[in-house]
Amino acid sequence: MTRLLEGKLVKKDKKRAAKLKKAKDEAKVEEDRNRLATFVREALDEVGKEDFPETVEGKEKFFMDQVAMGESLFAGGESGYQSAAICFYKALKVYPSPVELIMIYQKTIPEAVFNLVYTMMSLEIKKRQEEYWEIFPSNEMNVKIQPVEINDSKASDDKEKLIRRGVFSIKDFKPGDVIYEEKPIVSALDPNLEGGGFCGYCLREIKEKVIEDEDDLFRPIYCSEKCRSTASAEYSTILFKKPTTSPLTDKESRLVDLIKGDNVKYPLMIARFFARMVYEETEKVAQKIEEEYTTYDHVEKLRYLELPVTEREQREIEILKDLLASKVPGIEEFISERYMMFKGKLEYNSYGINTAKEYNKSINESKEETVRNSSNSQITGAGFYHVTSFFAHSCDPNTQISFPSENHVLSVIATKPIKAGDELKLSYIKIGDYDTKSRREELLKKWKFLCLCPKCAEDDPGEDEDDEENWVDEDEGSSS
Ligand SMILES: C[S@@+](CC[C@H](N)C(=O)[O-])C[C@H]1O[C@@H](n2cnc3c(N)ncnc32)[C@H](O)[C@@H]1O
Repeated sequence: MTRLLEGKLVKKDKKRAAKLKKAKDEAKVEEDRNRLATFVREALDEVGKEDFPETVEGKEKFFMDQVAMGESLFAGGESGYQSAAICFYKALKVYPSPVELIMIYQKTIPEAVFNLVYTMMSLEIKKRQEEYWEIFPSNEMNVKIQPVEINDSKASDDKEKLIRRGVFSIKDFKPGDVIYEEKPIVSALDPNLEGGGFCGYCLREIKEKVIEDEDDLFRPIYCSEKCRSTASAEYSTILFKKPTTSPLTDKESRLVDLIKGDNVKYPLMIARFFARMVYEETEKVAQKIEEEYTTYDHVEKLRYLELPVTEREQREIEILKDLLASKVPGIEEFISERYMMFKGKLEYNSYGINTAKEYNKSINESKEETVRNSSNSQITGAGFYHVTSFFAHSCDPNTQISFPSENHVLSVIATKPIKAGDELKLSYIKIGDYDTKSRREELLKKWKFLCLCPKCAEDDPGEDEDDEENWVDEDEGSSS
């Protein structure tokens, strides 16, 4: 009996000791984690204050010095690992292709030092992503973009909760007020309208004087000299201008044939989008623009539906690669890797635009709803917008989009009283007298989500908001 009792006590002691050890180990892990976080934060602050060389020679020398110093520091043993990591991190800041250098580091420096450099780099990227939402959208847009938790009862813990981003007003508005106006990142006419009655840049209907661009193989027409020169700078010189030095017309014509032959505007929008990014980068260098974020940073943050790569897309990718590789060295890989992502984002987040005067007149007279869909038969073209891309849908929306200047400039108009802090929503589909089931079916078919706006929730409570297929959320890091 006593032996049994002793045995039980020993077992209890052992359990207690194991528990104590586990708690100590966990505290040590936590302490190490905190120490690492403090080191990384302080190191990033220190590096952030430093002025880095700007000339090529200066950068080369700085790079060599930092790498040499890092190597001698880690060679001295563990006590030099943190200082070594800072040197390698600084070297990374001036190296032209940091991702390549990280791969070299992984093979050449001690694992513990590499992990420190890697953590610093990851934290900096995260910080940069968060800071983006402080400066975008700019104050005059009257809105903020904020995360909204999707009410998903299937998610078992907090980490699995889905986040979408929504647009929130920062001011009060009354019905009829214009909340903001914005120009698209890119827009395109329906290809069968190109060169016939509508401006190739701003999509305005042209009734009188037309400006042609003989050098552009796509043969667009423009409503003004300004539209012609902007289109030329932003994308058409890169994509379609007849080159004076080498006759590359074959490559350009293949893209024109693809777009006009199949009457599809998305390859053109994507081509313009790639060209626009090249233009932005070139401008940044030429004008010494300090702007930290580019359109690419912005688009990265949008969610999209992953599309299957069919023969059509393969053809689009090949044609675009073939054309742009001759003009922008090194762009081929970028196009191969990102084309489907851009296609998914552009198709999913664009808006249909109708600039035909007759159409706008009838809309104003009948007060017909404007919808988000960019592929119905009544549109002149489509546009992809910075802020408006983030709007969520509601079957009882508080805003509406319109194109009051009868061109691609989009206005967001309040249709209900709005208070600062309210989420702004518009309708992706025509609501009319359709019942909840039909509205949900249409949204599910076209947009792949089950609507849980208050109007739907009221009619049919108890549904999960998340019923989406193939979603890719960039910030969750699960994209291509
Ligand atoms: C065109 S995207 C809009 C951009 C998106 N809010 C983001 O975070 O990038 C549409 C997606 O927003 C979410 N969404 C918008 N309106 C919704 C609604 N009424 N009910 C549920 N989800 C909605 C869904 O995830 C949908 O697939």
